[in-house]
Amino acid sequence: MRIPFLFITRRCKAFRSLQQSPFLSPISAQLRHQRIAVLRHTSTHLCKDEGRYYITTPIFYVNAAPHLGHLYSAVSADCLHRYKLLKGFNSKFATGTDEHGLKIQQAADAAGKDPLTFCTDVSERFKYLFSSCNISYTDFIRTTEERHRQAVEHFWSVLWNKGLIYKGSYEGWYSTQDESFLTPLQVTDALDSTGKEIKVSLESGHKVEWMKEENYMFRLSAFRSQLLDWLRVNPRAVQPERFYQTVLQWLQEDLPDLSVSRQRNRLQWGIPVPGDPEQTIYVWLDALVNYLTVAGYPDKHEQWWHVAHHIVGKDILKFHAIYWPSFLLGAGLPLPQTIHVHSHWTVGGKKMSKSLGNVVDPLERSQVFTTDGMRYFLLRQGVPDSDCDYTDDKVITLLNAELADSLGGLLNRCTAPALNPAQVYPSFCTESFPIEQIGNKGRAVVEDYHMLNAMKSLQALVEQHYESMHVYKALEAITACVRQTNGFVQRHAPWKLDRRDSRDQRWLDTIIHVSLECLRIYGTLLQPIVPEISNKLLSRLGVQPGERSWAALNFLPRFQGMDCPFEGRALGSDSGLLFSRLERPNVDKQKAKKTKKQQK
Ligand SMILES: Nc1ncnc2c1ncn2[C@@H]1O[C@H](COP(=O)(O)OP(=O)(O)OP(=O)(O)O)[C@@H](O)[C@H]1O
Repeated sequence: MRIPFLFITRRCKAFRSLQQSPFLSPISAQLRHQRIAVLRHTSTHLCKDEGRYYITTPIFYVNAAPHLGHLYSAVSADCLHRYKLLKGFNSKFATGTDEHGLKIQQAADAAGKDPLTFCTDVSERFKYLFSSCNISYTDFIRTTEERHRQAVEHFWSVLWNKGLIYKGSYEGWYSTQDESFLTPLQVTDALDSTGKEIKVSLESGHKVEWMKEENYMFRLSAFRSQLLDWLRVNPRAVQPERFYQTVLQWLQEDLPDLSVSRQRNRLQWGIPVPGDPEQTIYVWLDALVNYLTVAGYPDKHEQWWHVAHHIVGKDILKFHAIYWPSFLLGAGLPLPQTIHVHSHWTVGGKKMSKSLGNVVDPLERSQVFTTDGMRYFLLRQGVPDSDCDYTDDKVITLLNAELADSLGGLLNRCTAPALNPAQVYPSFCTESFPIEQIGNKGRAVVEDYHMLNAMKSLQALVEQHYESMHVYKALEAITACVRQTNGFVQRHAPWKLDRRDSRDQRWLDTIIHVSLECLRIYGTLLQPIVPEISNKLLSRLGVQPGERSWAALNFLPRFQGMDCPFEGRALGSDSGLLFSRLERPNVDKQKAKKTKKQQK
């Protein structure tokens, strides 16, 4: 059980304040009771948590092949899942494909395939990409599966039986591209490619059409105050903060009831409304329930559902932070613990998207830059709070500097036979590196003590950033430490020491021991991000699989007067460079030409 005490205290305080809160005064006693029950439910489950953790990516719409943005969502979730496993959690990680809706129906028609064959083909491409990129999901769901249809039908019936769905008529704007209903304020004028005047969604820029049809409506408008309570009591329910504020802002605006079905004659590719075959369930209601399906809904979901954490792109925030919690509240189910939101990868400033076609093929790029190279780049450069523009050049510069030169160079230096002829994890000498720098007894200098201090706080820092999904900050901290370790080696130039002098030999061993300890920590901390590189690094150091968990981190025990299990142990075999430098095809060719000319 690893819930920080402070966190629980804060929740319990939030409870009390909700019970006494003045903003609750206008609501009915029944509603107050219901709200508190929902929040209490979340909290008691938290207290009973048995180390389970459930992570989801969005399920990806199969109207076209996956692009780099999809891989980014998957890699972010995979990183969190691997981190939780290292911490000893029983982590479940679900991803999959969203396969119903008008867009799919149209894309299948255009490809001349029946919808299921079309979906299977594209779904397989997502699966193949994810397995190629070491996305270690534990469950891949397709919304065309039978288990999902049963979950959706059950969920619908619960809402229907509670009177939260009613037959009505929807008239308003609809974007097929976004499968989303819009209010007049969310729509603006634009010109299409032929110069014709059209209406588009302000948010996505996609074309919208006026739609009028009879269908089923969900009483979304009834949930505004419950959503506000949830957000106020759980200020970290939507992260980062700027997206939390966005959701609060939306809740100040109009929140009309939501159409949750389409007429069957317009949309055949979807789950029919139970008891009314003339209507098809709205693709978003269908899709969102996938998180419950994987958890075992309707019979066996409790163990997993109360520890659910969603990872989503900002484009689908409203569906996850307004519609989904409202559906769940309506069905009497706990709300997700966290919705981690990330921003977009852009190309030339425009969102990379299937419909725009401005996509980067993640499979092809990871063949060029390696799988771990791509994972490292996405998590190092991707900032959840803001968009990031993709270029190959950025990838090459970053990977060469941080993986090839800095980390790879450090490993190379410290394991090279010239410096480490015995190929062992050498001994640490406390006289050379005493616990305190007293007079000029030892050989270590003040910068070396600074480095050890930075190393000591690294684990907690990385942990904090993994937890909040600011992985780029974790990598920033690790990179800064790698730089310091390289500085340590450079400063003491062990290659200049005289091995015949026993004092020098002890100091040389100590330099290598400390550097290998730093490398062991980097290798362990980096496992969620670059599993293959970490494995290579730790294997080279002779660190066994059972010695790679979070609990085994324990940096430089010899400095604290404890035994080091690695001291004196043989290094693992050398399997080549940790990461080979990447060539910049055009730039490097031009440079080579210039140098040749100059040489002539
Ligand atoms: N450019 C992007 N950057 C980061 N993540 C993205 C990007 N595009 C899609 N995603 C991720 O994939 C999820 C689903 O995206 P979706 O399948 O709608 O892709 P899309 O390319 O935006 O498709 P379309 O153009 O058809 O709307 C997003 O919520 C997000 O998690």
